[in-house]
Amino acid sequence: MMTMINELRMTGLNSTVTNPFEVRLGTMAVWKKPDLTLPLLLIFLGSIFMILCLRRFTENGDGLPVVGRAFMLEPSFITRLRFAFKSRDILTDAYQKYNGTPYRLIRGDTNFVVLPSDYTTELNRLSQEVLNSRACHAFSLCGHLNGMNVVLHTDLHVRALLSTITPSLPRFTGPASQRIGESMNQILPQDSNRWTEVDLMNKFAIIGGQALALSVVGSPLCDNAEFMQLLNENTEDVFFLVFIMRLLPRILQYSVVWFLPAKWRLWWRHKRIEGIVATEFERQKTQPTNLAASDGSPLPSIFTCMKETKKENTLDSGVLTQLLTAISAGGTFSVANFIFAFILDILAHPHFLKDIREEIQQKNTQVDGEWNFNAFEELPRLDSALKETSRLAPGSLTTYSRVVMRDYKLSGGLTLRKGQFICVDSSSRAADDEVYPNAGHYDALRSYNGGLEDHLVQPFKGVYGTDFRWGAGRRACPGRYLASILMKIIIVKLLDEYDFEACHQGRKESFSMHEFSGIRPETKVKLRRRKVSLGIFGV
Ligand code: HEM
Repeated sequence: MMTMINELRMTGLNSTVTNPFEVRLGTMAVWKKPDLTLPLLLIFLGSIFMILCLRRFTENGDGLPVVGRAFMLEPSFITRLRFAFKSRDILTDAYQKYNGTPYRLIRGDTNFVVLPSDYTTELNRLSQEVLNSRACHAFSLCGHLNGMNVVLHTDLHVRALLSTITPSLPRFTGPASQRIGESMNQILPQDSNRWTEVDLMNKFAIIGGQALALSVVGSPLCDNAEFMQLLNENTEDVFFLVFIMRLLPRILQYSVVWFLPAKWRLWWRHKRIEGIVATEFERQKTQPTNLAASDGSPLPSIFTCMKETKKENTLDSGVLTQLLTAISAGGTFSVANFIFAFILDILAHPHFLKDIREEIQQKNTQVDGEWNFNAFEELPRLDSALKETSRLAPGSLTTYSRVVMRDYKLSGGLTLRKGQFICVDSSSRAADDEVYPNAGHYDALRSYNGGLEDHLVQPFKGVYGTDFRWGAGRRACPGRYLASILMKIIIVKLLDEYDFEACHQGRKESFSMHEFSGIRPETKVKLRRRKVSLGIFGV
């Protein structure tokens, strides 16, 4: 027995001995430092769990109903995935349940207080210092990964669009329609005897991108084929990163993004675009140029505004490049998606196509083929159809997205807290039968027949009350006038020069992911050049 105990003392194998007497002896005999790793780990995890619970219990201090999470302690990544793939259902259900009262939408990446649309009348009076739109767009578009964060540094583009580009739009009509015509001839099938299946999203992105480039980067950059291709490819990668990376927790995004070729392509392209922009800046210091409008005077662009704004000249060319690419990415994607949605809507309802073509024909006779800015603007049936597409196929399910920068108490009593995100569920509102009778039904002439006078004073390009196609308030889309006229020129030319045939019926082609919605890029449509057309060009 003593020999056994001595052996145990020496080897420390007491824990393997099964006789309790031997174990007691062994324990007394050898003091082994206890292993605290597991208890410490458990305490650590427990504390994190407690903090999480505490945060979850206190996050809803204002007592708003919570939407988007299945149960209080649901892990954020599950909530995030649910919102990514079920956003439309989540928002529709919540709209029906809480219509008229605010609720808290848990997206998994952050929480939004979703406000009923009539709150915006009061909120529109607040400045960017209280409600910030750009901080919210940068967050939702993963600006930290794809350069969209540049909008946090400057609002030069917003000022340039509203105060320089918009007033000059009548002078853009001629040059823009010339460019649109050229790119259509180059990239759309010209055969008038047979149908060709085409992936129109890609084509519209090129046509829309070419048209936008005139006012974003101006001449001669807009005619630089390499530069334009870089901008176009950039748009695809920017949005690819947004859609994919939003599925992951932010903490992982910073590292995982580098495993995606799209990130490397963006990085490399940015360097190349920056090189071209810097060279052009230098060149324009000595040789100012810009494409002349039909009246002979040079056209402004966001690029020239950058050059002329003394303060912004202190920004380095990297930031300026980022800004140009961010505007073209946002603008091109929205314009291409919208035109495609319009074509699919009109294809599914061909009797409206007849009405709109008739209107174009009449306008052509009236202006004697001289399509100036006003001619494109005075097409009330087309304008009404554009409103209907934007109602049923918005690019974003929610709009009026803002970050609260200072606590603000709404007149109804709810306090918006600093750091909170807010938005309006504009897509559910657009599908509400009480707001738009028979809302699920597409009626291209809804506005036209529903009160022509109101329709004429509140055209598609405008922001009115709680109609959210361009958002609302002082931070509504600053590119709306530009987008509206360019899309009208493109659509008028498309309807005049091409026939379309759907490959699918209905809206099977649309998708929604996160808060974004649109036409599936792979959707194909058959297209054939018309044998007889008016050949419309702006002047
Ligand atoms: C069919 C085309 C377009 C649609 C439907 C559209 C729609 C919108 C919407 C709904 C917003 C959010 C407004 C809000 O929250 O109140 C927005 C913001 C914005 N849009 Fe557009 N947009 C389009 C085209 C364009 C184009 C072509 C440009 C520029 C060239 C542009 C530039 C911007 C900018 C810079 C903002 C952010 C404004 C800010 O918060 O500072 N958009 N757009």
